[in-house]
Amino acid sequence: MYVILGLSGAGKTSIAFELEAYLVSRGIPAYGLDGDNIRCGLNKDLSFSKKDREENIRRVAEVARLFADSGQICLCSFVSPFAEDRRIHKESDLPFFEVFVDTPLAVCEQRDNKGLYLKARQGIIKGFTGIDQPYETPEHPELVLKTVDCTVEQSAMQVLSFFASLLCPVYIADFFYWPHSLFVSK
Ligand SMILES: Nc1ncnc2c1ncn2[C@@H]1O[C@H](COP(=O)(O)OS(=O)(=O)O)[C@@H](OP(=O)(O)O)[C@H]1O
Ligand SMILES: Nc1ncnc2c1ncn2[C@@H]1O[C@H](COP(=O)(O)OP(=O)(O)O)[C@@H](O)[C@H]1O
Repeated sequence: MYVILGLSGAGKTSIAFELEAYLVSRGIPAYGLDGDNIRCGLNKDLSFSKKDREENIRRVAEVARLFADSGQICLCSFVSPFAEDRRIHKESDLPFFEVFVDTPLAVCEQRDNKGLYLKARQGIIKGFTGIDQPYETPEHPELVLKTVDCTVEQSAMQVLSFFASLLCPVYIADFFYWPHSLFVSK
């Protein structure tokens, strides 16, 4: 299971979807769970209070466990701003990797794809991460991605390189260059 963390606008969704498409196109089952799809359905009863964010991450960890149990790589992309909540993933018995998308707040705010930062600055949205709620930076992520001056594809490739480093060397070339390659972990 990969947990992709960062501020709104950091690039989590773009990177996770790029990864999912890459893996699936090579015959490796993968699925992205994202704030955007989970909060529209399963977690649509949850707000962005500290308590509800904790419940959001708890449910996501349970769903991710089911995906992993079915043999899929689960790519969970969530803001998940509180270190305490992120422990849920770490304490599960699944292979787990934390990827921190380390995009500065100023850049996220400039991107503002959904117009949410503007609304948060205007006080229309309360409790927005990075504006009037804290973001606790992950302390020991397996991977840190800097997305400034870097394409989505390049960022996704950094995760794939990390992923490939966990595989037997004999399969690495196959994984990167041959479609529908076999996947064998160490
Ligand atoms: N108050 C507040 N704070 C942060 N984000 C907010 C908020 N309100 C709405 N949104 C939108 O919800 C997306 C984050 O949902 P998450 O489930 O990832 O959040 S959390 O993990 O429960 O903190 C996040 O999506 P991304 O932009 O993809 O990160 C926002 O679009
Ligand atoms: N290297 C990169 N990685 C990810 N996103 C990037 C990168 N460079 C620019 N972007 C852009 O930043 C925006 C990030 O939006 P999104 O993926 O929705 O972020 P998040 O899911 O963290 O809110 C997209 O418009 C994306 O094209």
